[in-house]
Amino acid sequence: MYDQDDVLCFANLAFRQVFGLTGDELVSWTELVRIARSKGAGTHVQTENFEQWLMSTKSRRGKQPFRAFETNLNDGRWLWMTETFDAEGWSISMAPDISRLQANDHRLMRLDRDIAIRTSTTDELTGCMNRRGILVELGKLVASSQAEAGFALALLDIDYFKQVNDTYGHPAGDAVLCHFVEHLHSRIRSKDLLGRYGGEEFLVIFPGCSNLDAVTILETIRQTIAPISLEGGEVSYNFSAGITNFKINETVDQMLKQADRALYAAKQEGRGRSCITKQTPS
Ligand SMILES: Nc1nc2c(ncn2[C@@H]2O[C@H](COP(=O)(O)OP(=O)(O)OP(=O)(O)O)[C@@H](O)[C@H]2O)c(=O)[nH]1
Repeated sequence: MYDQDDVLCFANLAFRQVFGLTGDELVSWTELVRIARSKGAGTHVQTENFEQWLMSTKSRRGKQPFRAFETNLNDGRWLWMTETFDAEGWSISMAPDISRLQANDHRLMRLDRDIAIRTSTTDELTGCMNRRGILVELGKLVASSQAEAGFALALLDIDYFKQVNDTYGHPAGDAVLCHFVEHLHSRIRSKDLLGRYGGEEFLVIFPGCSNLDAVTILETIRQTIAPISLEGGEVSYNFSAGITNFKINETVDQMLKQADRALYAAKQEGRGRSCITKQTPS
């Protein structure tokens, strides 16, 4: 069982052994995965960039009230893992050992399918959701009753990004994009959703937030972006944002247009700021 901050507050001995915990440590989910990895225990993770995989997986965690999937461990065993989250963010995971139940071929096929689904919604460079992934999430929210509780949508665009590419090269530009995503993930709440909309543009969905709440969160994010060290020097960067709020009967396209208009206003007004959409017809 994990609390609302995703810190383990109870785990039986079998669970602890699977993840390489030795005592009664009450670690966060992220620390748990790191500990397991360092001991060659826990879930088998196939990735060249473990930290990015971890950030990406963490950003998806808890977004659905219930999830069930087969997962293989580094020691060759298979678990049937379920995750149940309540509205406050507390969760319970159950993971019976199913190693002896079915042939491995089927499992591997299903694992391949899960990996393919995840890959199709993940941005390869930064590890956050890609355009398809974030638009699916936005569509779900617009269509669901949760939308009635309200949410804000922000379209973020890194300012003068072309200059970074032109001055330091395209790989440096890529590093800035990854740096920005890491920073955003470290500052948004676990229920917020982040995806790369294209190029140097990102969408953030803030469930339960007004436009002004979103402005406040984004200003904190802006003020805490550290400069990034690149070959050739330290680079500081900033972003502009256009913010809109869901209105009943509004479509995804209408919301995106409103956010885009507000972003345009933020750029026109000098960049490095957030603008809230004006209620113009879309
Ligand atoms: N390194 C890198 N650059 C990218 C990527 N995708 C888009 N770009 C670059 O992003 C730049 C966007 O430039 P512009 O649209 O002119 O925007 P800008 O320079 O940020 O200017 P403003 O948005 O007006 O502040 C272009 O140079 C693209 O080549 C990427 O994946 N990696």
